[in-house]
Amino acid sequence: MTSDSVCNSWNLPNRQYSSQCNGKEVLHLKNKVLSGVPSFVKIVEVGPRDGLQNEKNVVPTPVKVELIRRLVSSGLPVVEATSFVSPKWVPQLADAKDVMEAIKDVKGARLPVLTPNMKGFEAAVAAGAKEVAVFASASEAFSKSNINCSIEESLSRYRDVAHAAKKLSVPIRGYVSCVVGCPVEGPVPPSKVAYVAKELYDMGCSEISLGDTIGVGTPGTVIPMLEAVMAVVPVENLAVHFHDTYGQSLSNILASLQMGISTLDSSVAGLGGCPYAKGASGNVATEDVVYMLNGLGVKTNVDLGKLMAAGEFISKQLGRPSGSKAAIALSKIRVDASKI
Ligand SMILES: CC(C)(COP(=O)([O-])OP(=O)([O-])OC[C@H]1O[C@@H](n2cnc3c(N)ncnc32)[C@H](O)[C@@H]1OP(=O)([O-])[O-])[C@@H](O)C(=O)NCCC(=O)NCCSC(=O)C[C@@](C)(O)CC(=O)[O-]
Repeated sequence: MTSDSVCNSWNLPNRQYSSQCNGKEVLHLKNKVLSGVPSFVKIVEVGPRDGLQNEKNVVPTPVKVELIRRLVSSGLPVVEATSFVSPKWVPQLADAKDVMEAIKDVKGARLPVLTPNMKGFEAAVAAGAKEVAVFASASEAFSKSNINCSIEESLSRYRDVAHAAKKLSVPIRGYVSCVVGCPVEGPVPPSKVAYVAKELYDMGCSEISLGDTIGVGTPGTVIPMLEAVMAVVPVENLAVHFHDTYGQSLSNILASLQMGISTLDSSVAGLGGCPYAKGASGNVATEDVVYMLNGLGVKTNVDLGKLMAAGEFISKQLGRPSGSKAAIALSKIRVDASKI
């Protein structure tokens, strides 16, 4: 099979599907099933932060910087650059200040950073961060193991951060971790997720990212969770963040899109995992997300070829194959990704 025929038969569904499957009825059904799916999706690339934070061997700062540059040049609108957390807790990101210094001249994307408290916020702003994110949990046990405080204590800290951010007109994102399950507590009730999401929204977080930190969700659990959150936070202020431990991320993303979510977090080459969530695998791979969105005819402005090159770069540096199925498949059959 030539690369052209691969593109034509697999990746241009609007054109091929209708002619191969006898047109109108199929298109009608497709439009019905996909009616809620937005026409444009914003991808928040979390590879340089969530992706690398779990790496045992310290990734040299210039490699992190080169990764960020490549991701930005692929057209990704938001690239989470690093974390201003305690270096004792996450040694991999101890070079946050140096990373920020080295990407000062990067234009064309927003480059937010994680801040767990006022100390992190002040350091981030001093290092030139223009946007920050705070991260709470819907599970008490995970909150304790990840940030060493209760959910309420974390919300109180984040109110201070949100207040300071507002004063400086720094946009702030709020994460909720363990939105489906917790490594210690097990299933997490949707009402708990909705509570934390609303608290973050009310304190001024303009975007709330709902994280299935350990990747246990299926559409069967994700849909009720989203329903509960969407009752208290507008859907346009929500993002979803899936780890792919059980291979459910793309189905969860499709369900989320059908419910009107238009911001997706993902990580190039499927890098990732949380140091405080044992057994959790990487985030859904950005290449796989872009491949699916291209197939659905949803715009992202991301150049899949450049994105794949960024994924190849970091996988080579880490000395292991990419965690993106699309990237592996496309590189094997040498499809020109710019045509997809
Ligand atoms: C929150 C703390 C700091 C509490 O940690 P603590 O030990 O309770 O903090 P503390 O206030 O007692 O301070 C202890 C030491 O840390 C220092 N410190 C205190 N704050 C900072 C700071 N901001 N930057 C640099 N240093 C800091 C502080 O100065 C002190 O230094 P010492 O006096 O011992 O030399 C710690 O638990 C921490 O840094 N946790 C971060 C863990 C983390 O990054 N986890 C992964 C990210 S979250 C995630 O992965 C989920 C998400 C977002 O991706 C979504 C999903 O997947 O679901």
